[in-house]
Amino acid sequence: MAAQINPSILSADFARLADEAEAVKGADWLHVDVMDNHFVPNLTLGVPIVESLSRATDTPLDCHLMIEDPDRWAPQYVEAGAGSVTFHVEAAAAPVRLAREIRAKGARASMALKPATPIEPYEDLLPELDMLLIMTVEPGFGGQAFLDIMLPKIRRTRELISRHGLQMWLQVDGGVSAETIERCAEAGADVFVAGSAVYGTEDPAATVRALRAQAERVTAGAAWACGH
Ligand SMILES: O=C(CO)[C@@H](O)[C@H](O)COP(=O)(O)O
Ligand SMILES: [Fe+2]
Repeated sequence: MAAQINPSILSADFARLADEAEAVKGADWLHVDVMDNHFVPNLTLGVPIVESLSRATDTPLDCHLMIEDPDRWAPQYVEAGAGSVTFHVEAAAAPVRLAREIRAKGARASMALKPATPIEPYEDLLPELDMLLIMTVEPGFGGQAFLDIMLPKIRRTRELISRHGLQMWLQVDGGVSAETIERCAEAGADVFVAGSAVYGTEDPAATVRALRAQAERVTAGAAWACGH
């Protein structure tokens, strides 16, 4: 069973984004954190930069929208070239309609949960999604410590996905590193976002390969591992 590693460019040099994408060649996706200074207390980048970045790299873009009114903006990120668009359920007015619109425009639809947001109320939405993102830090900044207390939520979400017989991916984001990735994989995650743990190293591409091998040693033996 493949594990996917998505380096977060939040920890990259924003003046050299094309080079920083090249520095993680071999990564499954490039994780692009879009923040609007309203949904989270930080401001990063928007549609024009995603458009340029999608032209500058062959690695598909996994856009994580930490913004208000994703119902209005998410479709524009698909048009800008994102292969996967994640909106926060706490911000979406109509998550089912939005997921369907993202898929209809040709991208993978994904929904994120902040640490205090439970999965259970959204069980019936799972078939509408290609991926669920469980935040393992409070969204807004890179380099924060992994929240261990999210592991039971990852486990419960994996159980729900299996119970519904879905092939969707389960992503974790925040504080993922060589120290924490195995715990996430054991709990049932199969897509791993890593910012500082990748870009903070001498050879980011080698770190991506090492993290993937580490996670795959766990996911290979998992009962839920049925392929991507
Ligand atoms: O969405 C976010 C933060 O809100 C993440 O994608 C971070 O960018 C991950 O950075 P690290 O915790 O891996 O340094
Ligand atoms: Fe993110």
